[in-house]
Amino acid sequence: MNRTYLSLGSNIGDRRGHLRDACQMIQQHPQTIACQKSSLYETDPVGYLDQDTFLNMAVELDTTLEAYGLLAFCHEIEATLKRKRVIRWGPRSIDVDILLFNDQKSSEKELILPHPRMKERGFVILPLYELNPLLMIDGEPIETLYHHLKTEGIRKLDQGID
Ligand SMILES: Nc1ncnc2c1ncn2[C@@H]1O[C@H](COP(=O)(O)OP(=O)(O)OP(=O)(O)O)[C@@H](O)[C@H]1O
Ligand SMILES: Nc1nc2c(c(=O)[nH]1)N=C(CO)CN2
Repeated sequence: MNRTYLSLGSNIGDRRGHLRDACQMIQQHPQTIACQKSSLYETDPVGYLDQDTFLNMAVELDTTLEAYGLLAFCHEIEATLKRKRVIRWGPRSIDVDILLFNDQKSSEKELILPHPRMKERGFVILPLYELNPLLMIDGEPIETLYHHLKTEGIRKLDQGID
């Protein structure tokens, strides 16, 4: 069994609905053993700024899928929810990234683990810290990252996706 953490984001159309649909696909996957969801966070765009604000969340997933099977499933979710790749870091109906997969490290272009940009992204670290404040990322406690993050432009919402 594998423990993995995913980051989900949406900034087009019914953002909450897209996240809800993605979570439903994850929960209903036959190889999902357990799944915990973070709160929703409304976040200013990072990287490419001329786009709407995102809703972001993280998911802790126990699965019997292996890493590349999980990556293919993330792509399947994106395809089902009609994500179009137009601008790098640009608007998307849904983005599903693998943050951590057990303690696995990978530098293959198709799957870099831990996710290469996760440590500096508040929209990733805040929901992840909420799920597991004891996580280690590349030998570094998430607690340290969390306390050094700039958190302006990130707002935790009272209402989750359910
Ligand atoms: N940890 C990972 N999780 C998801 N995709 C990854 C990962 N590492 C590498 N990739 C590869 O990155 C490619 C581009 O992913 P994607 O289009 O979602 O990037 P992005 O979300 O726009 O940007 P970012 O990677 O900065 O979040 C995917 O086709 C995938 O194979
Ligand atoms: N706030 C926010 N900004 C982003 C996001 C995201 O999910 N949330 N995803 C990106 C590419 O993965 C680029 N920028």
